[in-house]
Amino acid sequence: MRFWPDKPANLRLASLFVFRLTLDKYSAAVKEVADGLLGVMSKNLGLEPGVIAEKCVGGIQAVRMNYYPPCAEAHKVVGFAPHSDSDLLTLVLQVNEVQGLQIRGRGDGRWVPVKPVEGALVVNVGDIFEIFTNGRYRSIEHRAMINTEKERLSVAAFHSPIVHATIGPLREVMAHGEEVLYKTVDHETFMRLFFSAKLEGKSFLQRMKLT
Ligand SMILES: O=C(O)CCC(=O)C(=O)O
Ligand SMILES: [Fe+2]
Repeated sequence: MRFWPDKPANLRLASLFVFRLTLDKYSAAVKEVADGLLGVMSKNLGLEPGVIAEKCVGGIQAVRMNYYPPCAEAHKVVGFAPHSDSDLLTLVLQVNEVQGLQIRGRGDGRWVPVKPVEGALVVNVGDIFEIFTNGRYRSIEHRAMINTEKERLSVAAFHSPIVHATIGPLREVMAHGEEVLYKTVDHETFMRLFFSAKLEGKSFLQRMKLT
């Protein structure tokens, strides 16, 4: 069979094929970075490097591509409402280096812009990381704002444990007699609860707290 790349339908097919290959390559590369970071963070908690990363072997990886069109009245709109990601670790690429991502400062709760740096990924700690570590690492509340003149693009890669994992403070992390701060549920229940909750800051995680 001959392939005519100049035919519109074939061109579309070829583009889809290239897109798929590129996305597969990107996902694999970014997963490697996430696993490496999970190893370093485990060590930082005094654990064996594989303790958290091994829960992601065969785990869930999802990629979201965000497109924010420009808006003349940008101050009246929010691109992405304040939230924390529900996963372990999110790696965000601010594709066209247009400023928009903001994180909520811990002290005064003010919004702090995250300047795009060419070729750099932003790493967001997610809710499952906070739960796993019984609050030693806190998930970060963030939002995305709109630019008045320029469109903005970001690619967020989410990394979660396997679907059969249990979501709760890890035994390996807890000190003897330490107070357990979060509920323990199976991953499926956790996801069902998350997707049925409103995207509203860290309110979902609040409901996972025991006290
Ligand atoms: O657009 C951004 O920089 C952030 C996107 C984001 O927070 C998300 O997709 O969960
Ligand atoms: Fe997010």
